[in-house]
Amino acid sequence: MSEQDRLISPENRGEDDRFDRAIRPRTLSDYRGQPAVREQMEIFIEAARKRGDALDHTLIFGPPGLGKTTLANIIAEEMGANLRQTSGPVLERPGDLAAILTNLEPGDVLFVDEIHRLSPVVEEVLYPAMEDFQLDIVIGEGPAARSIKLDLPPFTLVGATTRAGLLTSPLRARFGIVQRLEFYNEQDLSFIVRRSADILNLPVDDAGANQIARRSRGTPRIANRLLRRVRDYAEVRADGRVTETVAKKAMDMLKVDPNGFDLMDRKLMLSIIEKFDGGPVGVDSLAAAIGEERGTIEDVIEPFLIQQGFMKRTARGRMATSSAWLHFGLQPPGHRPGEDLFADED
Ligand SMILES: Nc1ncnc2c1ncn2[C@@H]1O[C@H](COP(=O)(O)OP(=O)(O)OP(=O)(O)O)[C@@H](O)[C@H]1O
Ligand SMILES: [Mg+2]
Repeated sequence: MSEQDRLISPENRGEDDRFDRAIRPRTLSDYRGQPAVREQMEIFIEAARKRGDALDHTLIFGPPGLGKTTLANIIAEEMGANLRQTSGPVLERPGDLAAILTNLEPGDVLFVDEIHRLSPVVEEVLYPAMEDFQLDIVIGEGPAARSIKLDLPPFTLVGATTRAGLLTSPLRARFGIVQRLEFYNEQDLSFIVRRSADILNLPVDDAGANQIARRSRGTPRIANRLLRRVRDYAEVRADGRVTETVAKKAMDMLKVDPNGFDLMDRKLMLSIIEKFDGGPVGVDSLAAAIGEERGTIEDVIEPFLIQQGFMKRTARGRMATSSAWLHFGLQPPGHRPGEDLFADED
């Protein structure tokens, strides 16, 4: 993939870190969009605080770059609690988790990113910890092995995942709060762009911010990343101000798709259209055709395309909608007026 194609990939990249820290919202009131999530979390957090309890364990899921890590940080901040951070793949052995759990203070928030990647033996340790604030662990091996039980302070586990479908049901059942993040609308993305620009002291007018918002694939991480690139362009090729014209020119130069589609989006849609006559095609065949994992298609690529109405999941497989054909300047197939192409959608 070329640099330009990766520009709008929603995946996290290390180079964004410094910038990220400056602009990442720290309080619920700065957390834009996600109205249902925000309203619920406001209530749950306030109630827990009033009672002096730890917040219930919270699972946050949604595609990359929509604000899971941000929300986990905000929960800790709003609860006035410490945030301890780890991730599924980092916790290799039960002892790794035990070491973290035994160091928690009352009310702490333990953030486990990529929680779907916990190993089964580590997950076993988590069950009693979440349910009864008890650590149940075997120490040592062979004849010297002994099992110990320890009380843990009340804490809040915040788990994040892009793959809610991969969570085991016993783990899922132990979360009292489950929040699903949605793609952001243009208005909220535009607000996020203007807020980030303010923090960076970058003059951006409304029309310029709207242009960036429109091409951000519904994703704040992408909006902020595009803003940085447009800033470079504005500083070198214009007077430093991001207007509609400057934003458009910058993003055209960067070959950012007017719909915010990235290389994988285009590859997926074109593959359905060109290799499978528009579908329906099973997700496994599609994965083989574009050389991606099935999980990546399901959790990273297709949610946005489906939400935008470019792709449909039907009982017989994935289909490109007529919007997708038209997006590539192609004529949708055998479509007589009044005929419903997608009648057997599930
Ligand atoms: N609701 C929001 N309001 C404003 N900015 C946001 C919001 N959500 C996310 N952002 C911005 O988008 C960036 C990416 O968000 P974040 O890192 O929380 O995504 P994520 O869901 O954890 O992604 P990943 O799945 O890759 O870990 C953040 O640095 C933050 O600046
Ligand atoms: Mg994250």
